[in-house]
Amino acid sequence: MALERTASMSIILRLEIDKSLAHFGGILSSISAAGGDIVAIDVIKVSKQRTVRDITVNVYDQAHAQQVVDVVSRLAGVKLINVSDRTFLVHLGGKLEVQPKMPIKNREELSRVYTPGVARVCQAIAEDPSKAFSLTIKRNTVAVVSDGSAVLGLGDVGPYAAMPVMEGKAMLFKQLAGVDAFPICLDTKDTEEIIRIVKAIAPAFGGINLEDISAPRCFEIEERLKEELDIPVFHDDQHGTAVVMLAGLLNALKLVGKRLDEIKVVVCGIGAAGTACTKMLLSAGVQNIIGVDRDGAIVRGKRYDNPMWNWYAERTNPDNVSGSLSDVIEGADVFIGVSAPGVLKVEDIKKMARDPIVFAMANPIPEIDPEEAEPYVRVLATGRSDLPNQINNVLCFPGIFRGALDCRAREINEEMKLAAAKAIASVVSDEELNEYYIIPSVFNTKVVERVREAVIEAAVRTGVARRDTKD
Ligand SMILES: NC(=O)C1=CN([C@@H]2O[C@H](COP(=O)(O)OP(=O)(O)OC[C@H]3O[C@@H](n4cnc5c(N)ncnc54)[C@H](O)[C@@H]3O)[C@@H](O)[C@H]2O)C=CC1
Ligand SMILES: CC(=O)C(=O)O
Ligand SMILES: [Mg+2]
Repeated sequence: MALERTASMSIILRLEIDKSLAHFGGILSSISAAGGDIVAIDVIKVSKQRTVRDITVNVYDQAHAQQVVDVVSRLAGVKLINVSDRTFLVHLGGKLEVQPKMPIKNREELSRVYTPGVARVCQAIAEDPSKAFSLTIKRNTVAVVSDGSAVLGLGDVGPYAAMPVMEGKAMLFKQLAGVDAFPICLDTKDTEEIIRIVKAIAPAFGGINLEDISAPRCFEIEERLKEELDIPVFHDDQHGTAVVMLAGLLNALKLVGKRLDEIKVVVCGIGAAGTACTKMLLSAGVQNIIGVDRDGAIVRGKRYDNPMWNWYAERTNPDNVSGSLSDVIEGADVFIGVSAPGVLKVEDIKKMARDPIVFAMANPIPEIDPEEAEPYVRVLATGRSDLPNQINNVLCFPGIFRGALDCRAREINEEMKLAAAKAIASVVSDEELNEYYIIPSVFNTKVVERVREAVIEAAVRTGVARRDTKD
């Protein structure tokens, strides 16, 4: 399972070729010899003497792209006109637009959708605010809110740089679950200000998806908003990740024949995702969890500045073992990584119990190079779209919000999350289950369907649904 040349790093070389000096076949051979994977060739212009062609090449990374460019630039009779990066091309002008549901063709229609007709609808909502759900976009909208402080594994890149991720989340909400999501990146990291702003924009939304807000601020922001708003507030990096991690783990454990209550789990990176994964594991019945962050294992008897770590120390690490990741991973059945690239070494995996399960979920670069880890693990999963076993919160947030919006849930509670995890796991049948298929694909349409159903059932059972979906 090697990191491959994939479409996420793909360049288009526009070349002007002097036919008397260069052979096209030779150019292609040079690109291949430099390790470039040629996936498309387009003819742009042809004349007797010259041709202009676009060659699309998948490469490993930016440095490799430069090597391919250098090789082509040195070829006699070849002029490199332009190099474009396909990933940047799809981002030109952003990835979203707003589409009206109907055209406004004449004055009559104008006076219905806008003034004066709209005024009566405003009055109806003013008299009964719950009508906002039936007469505005609220019933199907989610705000994807970030302050840009923990974007993927890139860290604090700020609100402008966070936008492409939030736009991507909004695309996924719409494509996978029909939810209209709006990317909202805030130019503040002040907890109180974020809470105030989210509360102030809430009238337009049926749910709030907090995204890429760093720990520990994310905990207070989410808790307070949950208390103060009557629509679901869900910090995706915490709960979405935890739900999908549990789904993958339920299936991986079936393969290795181990039970949740007998395994030892090491969680690396006790930030937003790591804390939520731990809480989910605890509520699913795991008893032996050791959390590790930059300074080693989280232990009882030490006072941490991060209040969440004090909470964490009280509920995990039953033997109170201390030390580095390499120390505490001895005998572990499962490694859950939500920390940083390269944190886990092959030597660490060798110390794990039989049939190691490694979920290296840091994005965009996992805790260990999958190619290095593969010979030593039984089950390997990462957060990446370009490798098998993608443990990514995208398997959760579209379906969980679809269900919550459809039954007009007041909140997304623990039972709904657990139901979502089991629903995701159930999409992989026992016949299909194998080391490279513990978790369904993002494009498997059964995922949203099953998560939606399970979430609605759990919302009704726990009394947080405000609408009967059978109506
Ligand atoms: N696959 C998925 O669905 C998801 C993956 N992630 C990934 O997990 C990582 C963490 O995300 P968040 O929890 O949102 O960020 P966060 O900033 O809240 O937490 C990261 C934690 O990792 C710790 N850490 C950093 N370097 C470390 C090291 N060398 N050793 C041990 N601990 C280290 C930090 O101190 C911090 O406590 C990111 O790479 C993110 O992309 C997060 C959410 C979903
Ligand atoms: C997938 C995701 O939400 C993250 O890496 O932050
Ligand atoms: Mg995220």
